Order: sequence, then structure tokens, then C-alpha cells
Amino acid sequence: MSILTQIQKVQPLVLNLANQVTTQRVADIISFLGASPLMTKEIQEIESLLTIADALVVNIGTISESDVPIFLKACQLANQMHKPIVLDPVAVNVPYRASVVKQLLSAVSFDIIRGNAAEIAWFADKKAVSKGIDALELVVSPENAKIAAKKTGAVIVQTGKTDVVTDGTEVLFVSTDSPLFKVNVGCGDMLSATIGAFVAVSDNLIQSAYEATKFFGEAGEQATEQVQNLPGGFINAFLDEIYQKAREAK
Ligand SMILES: Nc1ncnc2c1ncn2[C@@H]1O[C@H](COP(=O)(O)OP(=O)(O)OP(=O)(O)O)[C@@H](O)[C@H]1O
Ligand SMILES: Cc1ncsc1CCO
Ligand SMILES: [Mg+2]
Repeated sequence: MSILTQIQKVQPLVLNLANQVTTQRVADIISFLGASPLMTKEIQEIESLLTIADALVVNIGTISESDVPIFLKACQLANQMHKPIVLDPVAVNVPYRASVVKQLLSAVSFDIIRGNAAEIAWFADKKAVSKGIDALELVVSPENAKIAAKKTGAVIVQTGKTDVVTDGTEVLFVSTDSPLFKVNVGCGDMLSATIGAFVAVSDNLIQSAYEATKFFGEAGEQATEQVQNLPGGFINAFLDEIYQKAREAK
């Protein structure tokens, strides 16, 4: 049974510490995939929510100092409960965010880290050109992704024109031609949530990360074929593709 079919069967609960920009899109894609999204910002309920959750997706996109305790507690409890964690280290190249992620890395094991080329370069201790949430480096470096995987112990999904998925040894590639992914803010956040839904029903980290990334890219290519080269139409066509492809897997 494919991981996508397994999602339709189990309808896993994906718990999100989401950012304030793309919360709705992240909830939508989890729901359209056949899984169940839940967002929280309340530390007092994090233990009970993790008890019923199948995976945790942690996105630092709009993190502030008062959020750090819930991020730490959620991740530590998820580790204790053996629930998989996906980290989206939005703009980790910015110093404050780097200090938060260092704090998390010292206390927590992440199962999967999904970021753009500049964000993944940070985990590999390599210099990279970025501007806020955007990677400005066009060269795909499987080397950085492999180093990041070895340093963190996580499966790394490094996105760009070609996506690289690696556990530090095995390296898998996903190449899809959907340039409007770059224009629509939050496609990275949506991919991290998609990976969360896949890993929620599979113990195989690299396989779930790869299949989620491939599925996401293929839906993007099919959406591109349907719309004029405009971002608004693309995002709706893309979400509809996700929904249809997920239902076909039933
Ligand atoms: N130049 C590109 N051409 C085609 N697809 C791309 C390109 N860059 C990224 N993508 C795709 O866009 C999706 C999101 O990856 P991206 O690297 O833009 O994440 P991100 O920078 O974290 O995005 P965001 O912060 O807006 O959520 C992935 O599926 C990736 O394959
Ligand atoms: C634009 C933006 N700013 C913080 S998070 C976010 C969405 C992309 O991750
Ligand atoms: Mg991002």
C-alpha cells in the first residue's frame, strides 16, 4: 500500500506550530491530502494534543521569544512520545532565528528538516546567499544537504529547482518544472506540512520525505499545464490537484 493510500485510510492528525502568514494554506493542504490539520499556540494543551497527534510540524516563520517555550516543550514531548517531527527553519540565516534553532537542536532530535538551499546551507555551516525567506543561490548542492543530515541526524529535504532528499548516505532527487512555486509565498511551508502527513503514517523517514516531495512536485507540474502563467490560478489548480490525486489513492 502506498503512503498516500495509507493517509486516506488512517486520516492522521498533523499538529502544527505554524507561522502567521500561511496557516490557512498549510491547514488546507493537510486536509486536501486526506489528513487532519490542527494548529495551536497554547503550551497548556500541547501534551494532550501531542497524545492524539501522529506527527508534529514546527515552522519558525513568525517565531518570537514568547513562543520559544512551546516550541521546546512540543518538540521534547514529541521525541519522548516517538512522534515524528518535521522542522521548517524559515530564514534561519537571520541571527535571532539561528539562535532559536541552535537552542532547539541542543534539546531535540528532528526527524526531517525541510528548507531551501540557503537554509540547509546554514545547517551544514556553509555560507549561502539569502534574502529573508528566499534562497538566492541557484546551484543545487547535494553536498550541503548530506553534511546537514550528518550534523543533525535528520533526513534533509533541500528545495529549489531540483529538490534533494538525503539521510546523509542515500541521496534522492526530485526535479519538477513549476516556476510559479517560487512566486507563491508559502509553498515551502505547504511542502513541510505535506511531508508531515506522509511521515505521520510511515516509519520510513527518507521514503516518506521523498514520496511527499515527488507527489507535491507532480501536482505542481499538472497545475502548471492547466493555468496561464499566473500565480493566483496556479495555487487553486495546485490545491485541487492535491485533492484529486489524494482521492484517487483511496
Ligand atoms: N526555481 C524553482 N523552479 C521550480 N520549482 C521551484 C524553484 N524553487 C523552488 N521550487 C519548488 O517550490 C517548492 C518550495 O520550495 P522553496 O525552495 O521555494 O521553499 P521556501 O523558500 O521555503 O518557500 P516559502 O518560504 O515561500 O515557503 C518546492 O516544491 C520546490 O521544488
Ligand atoms: C513571508 C513570511 N514571513 C515569515 S514566514 C513567511 C511565509 C513563508 O515561509
Ligand atoms: Mg520557507
